[in-house]
Amino acid sequence: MNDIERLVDELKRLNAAYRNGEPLVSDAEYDEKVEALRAMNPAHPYLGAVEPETFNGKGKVRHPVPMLSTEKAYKIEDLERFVNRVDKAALEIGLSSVNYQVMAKLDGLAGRDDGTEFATRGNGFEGYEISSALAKGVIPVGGRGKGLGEIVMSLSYFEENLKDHFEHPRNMVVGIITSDVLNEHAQKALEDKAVRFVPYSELNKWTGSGPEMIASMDAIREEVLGGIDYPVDGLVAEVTDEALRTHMGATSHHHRWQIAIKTRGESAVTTVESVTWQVGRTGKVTPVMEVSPVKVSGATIRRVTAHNLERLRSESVGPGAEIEIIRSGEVIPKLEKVLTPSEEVSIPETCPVCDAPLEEDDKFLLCVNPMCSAKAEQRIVHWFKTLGSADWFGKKTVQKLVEKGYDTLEKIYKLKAVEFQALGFGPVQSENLYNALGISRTEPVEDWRFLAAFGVRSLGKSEARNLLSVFPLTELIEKTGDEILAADIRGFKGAKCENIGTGLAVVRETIRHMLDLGFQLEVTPLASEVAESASDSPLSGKGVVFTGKMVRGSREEMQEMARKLGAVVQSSVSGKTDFLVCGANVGAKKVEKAREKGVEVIDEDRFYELVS
Ligand SMILES: NC(=O)c1ccc[n+]([C@@H]2O[C@H](COP(=O)([O-])OP(=O)(O)OC[C@H]3O[C@@H](n4cnc5c(N)ncnc54)[C@H](O)[C@@H]3O)[C@@H](O)[C@H]2O)c1
Ligand SMILES: [Zn+2]
Repeated sequence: MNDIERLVDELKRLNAAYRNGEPLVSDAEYDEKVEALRAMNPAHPYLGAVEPETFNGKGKVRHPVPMLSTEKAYKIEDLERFVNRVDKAALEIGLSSVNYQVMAKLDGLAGRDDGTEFATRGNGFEGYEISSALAKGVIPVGGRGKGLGEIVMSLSYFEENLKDHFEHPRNMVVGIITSDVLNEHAQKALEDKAVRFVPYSELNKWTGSGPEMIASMDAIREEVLGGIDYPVDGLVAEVTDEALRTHMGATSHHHRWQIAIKTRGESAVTTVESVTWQVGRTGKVTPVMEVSPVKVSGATIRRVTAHNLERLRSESVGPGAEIEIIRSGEVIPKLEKVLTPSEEVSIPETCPVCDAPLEEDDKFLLCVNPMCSAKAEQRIVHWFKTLGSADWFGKKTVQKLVEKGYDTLEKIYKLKAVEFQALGFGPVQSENLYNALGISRTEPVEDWRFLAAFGVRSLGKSEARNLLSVFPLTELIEKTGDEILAADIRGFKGAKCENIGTGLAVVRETIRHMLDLGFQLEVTPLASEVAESASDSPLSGKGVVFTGKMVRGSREEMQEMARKLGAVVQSSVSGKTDFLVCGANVGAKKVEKAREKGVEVIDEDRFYELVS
């Protein structure tokens, strides 16, 4: 692959992520790469088409007129060249003076509303039908049928309610439009009428000549962006004369009579007042600088995220440091430069959420405590991995669920196949996910594995096993660290008991909830009961599997009996199985397989004989 192909590949990947509301890089970074491609090959087809969006599970509609992208001016010279081109075209049709209008370039999801059809841009020619968005509560500003516009979220609403949960309102808007199941934040934003379709025709506009526009760009910016409460990534300037528009026409990428005016972002100098630390869903602990309030492109900035720990340390960013911040279309401003370093830089040693000791990756601080409430994702992955259902609920899947607000087992276990589909999973995968949840509940599972799956610190599989041979599960989860310590169990000392006690308290309700869902638990026999009766039983220390429909009593009762006699009740036949107890309707194949492994196959009657 050559450099150009590699770059285009990367752009395609970044674009797909961005269109799905999950950008991997900042817009400025993406734009830089686009300009790099333009420098290498200005005629590259990637630059000549609208960057496409792909939304699964939505109907497609053809646009009567293609919905295009915009040409971009980064410098005033780019704008001057545009005005010159327009002037030339005007002369060709005998127009002596050209009038322009300038308005905000809204940073949301482009849409077209003709009064009946409501559609996204899609690939420019064909978009996705999203009338469902209006039913969900997206407000059409100025009413229906106003043509092209942008679906956006109120910026003040976002900053007040959502800034700590989501990186950019645009990502939330995409999520709201594309998924049928909404997380609580999205639901609330819709109820609060914060998500709106703003037709471009409704925007506040400056009008004037080309030279005026060039001469007073700053004042124009103030005028049209001043009162706006939506995320903006520049301005749009366009010719107003219909005849000139028609004469100039369009490329496959943009209208020749329209241009976006982008700025590298406004910067400001401020002072760091304090540094606070936030824990992300993967346990990454990032510093947030609380700064003296400062106005940057119309917004008052009070907090700046510093993503890199090393930078904080090497450039000494702490209270008192003077820094330059930049805000380029992004809602959340970035640290650009350290002008005066701080005297004191303190890096925390324990997690600000759970207080566990932090570890340091090469660039980041990490909370590795799986119980840390900030780490829903890791906890859910651990659950499915420990239960053995990780084939379905792998990292990617869980990440997607958590991002859409399904961040607890309680919420995930409620999902039906259609709901998985609405979250963006394919129909087959959705069916599989739903079935996998069912299987995890109905397949027998050892209680110690079930307990270990909650990921309580210091409570792995072997600890769970040991503890459950002393306390039954329902009793154990009520215990404090001190009570566990007091039971004087070998290997359970101070810190371990404390971790287990605190951890259990955190997940107690979740454990109860999962128990209520009816998991098929194979109960670990209590050491006391085993000791009493097991020594001379024929089942003592033997591996026993029950299969088929039991006629004389319930399977659970039989398992309980076997355990009391010292048997190890297993869920399936393995090399360690001694007896396979068959109820009704057991396939000949299963029996044959067990026999091949040297397992003694017995029926219910024989089982009762053995235990009597
Ligand atoms: N961060 C990333 O990874 C990433 C990836 C891809 C694209 N992007 C960003 O997306 C943008 C390019 O994509 P694009 O082609 O969708 O947008 P564009 O910047 O080329 O502009 C065209 C779009 O502007 C919108 N618009 C907003 N206000 C408007 C107004 N008043 N009048 C007319 N149009 C208006 C319309 O949706 C139109 O489709 C760039 O800003 C780029 O940084 C970012
Ligand atoms: Zn933590």
